[in-house]
Amino acid sequence: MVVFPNAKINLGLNVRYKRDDGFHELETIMLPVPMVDILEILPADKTELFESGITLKGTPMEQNLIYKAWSLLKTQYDIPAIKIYLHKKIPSGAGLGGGSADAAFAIRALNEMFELNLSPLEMKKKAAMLGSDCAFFIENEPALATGRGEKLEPVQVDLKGKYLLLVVPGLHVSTAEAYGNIKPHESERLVRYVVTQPANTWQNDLINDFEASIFPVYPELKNIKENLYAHGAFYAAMSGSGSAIYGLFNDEPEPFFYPNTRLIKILKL
Ligand SMILES: C[C@@](CO)(OP(=O)(O)O)[C@H](O)COP(=O)(O)OP(=O)(O)OC[C@H]1O[C@@H](n2ccc(N)nc2=O)[C@H](O)[C@@H]1O
Ligand SMILES: Nc1ncnc2c1ncn2[C@@H]1O[C@H](COP(=O)(O)OP(=O)(O)O)[C@@H](O)[C@H]1O
Repeated sequence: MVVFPNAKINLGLNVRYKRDDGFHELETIMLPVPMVDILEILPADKTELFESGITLKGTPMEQNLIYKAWSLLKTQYDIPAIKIYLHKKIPSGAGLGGGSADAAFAIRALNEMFELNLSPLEMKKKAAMLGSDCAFFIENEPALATGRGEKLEPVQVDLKGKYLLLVVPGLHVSTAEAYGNIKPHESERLVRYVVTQPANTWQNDLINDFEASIFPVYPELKNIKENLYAHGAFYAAMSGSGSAIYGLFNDEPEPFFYPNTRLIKILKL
């Protein structure tokens, strides 16, 4: 079976407090974006992973989230070994959730291929065991994410027809490191409320808390955000724990050039 796991961006992200289990309680909106990996899973005699596209340096098969998804289901269900063909197009370690999407789409594919009859709720629970972001990609609809990111409620965010300009710089920000440097706080501007307000208020009120700790360390990220505004974005921000920065535009933007970038892409939402 062939599936196309897509990326996400975060609209606003409030890191509220650190929990006793070490994770952080947060409030964010996650939005699917049309940038995809290509993943094929076939039944086989021996489990193997074949990769192409962007290389995942230093990630052996056993650490790949697709393999972990298969292993997790294998503990409970009598499923065969699989051949995994992954063509990676979503830059990893960019705050775009590519690895999490691969894991969730693998669960969905295995559920269908081997007729496991897992409900969406059961698949979300399994996905959340693999990563905080993974459950979102089971329904893959705009959602308000709370808890450690796995509690999801549908939200109405109408960005259809708008343009997303994505800049992925040549630096990798680890999610664990980003959480380690953040100062959690309760925000007065709830993300769920701000997105219901006119988009011209977002620039001041829709805040990704990671920017305050990451921009001083990597000033070029702030520079990219400012450049996106200078090019006419009605909103620009870092996605998740970075390092991808995106701008939202009413009209198709001019191609945007920035030195030392892994990827610059314009997508119609
Ligand atoms: C920041 C966000 C925002 O959507 O996305 P990315 O930027 O990674 O895409 C997510 O919270 C990332 O979720 P995900 O990448 O699935 O994280 P996990 O694998 O569960 O955890 C990686 C590490 O991040 C920290 N972590 C993660 C989630 C959370 N709510 N609190 C945390 O403190 C923990 O230190 C954990 O060891
Ligand atoms: N299928 C996969 N695709 C991408 N990254 C993966 C995958 N499996 C495991 N990983 C690991 O997950 C981390 C990046 O996860 P990803 O979701 O792409 O980034 P982010 O959390 O920044 O959005 C990397 O350390 C990578 O080694």
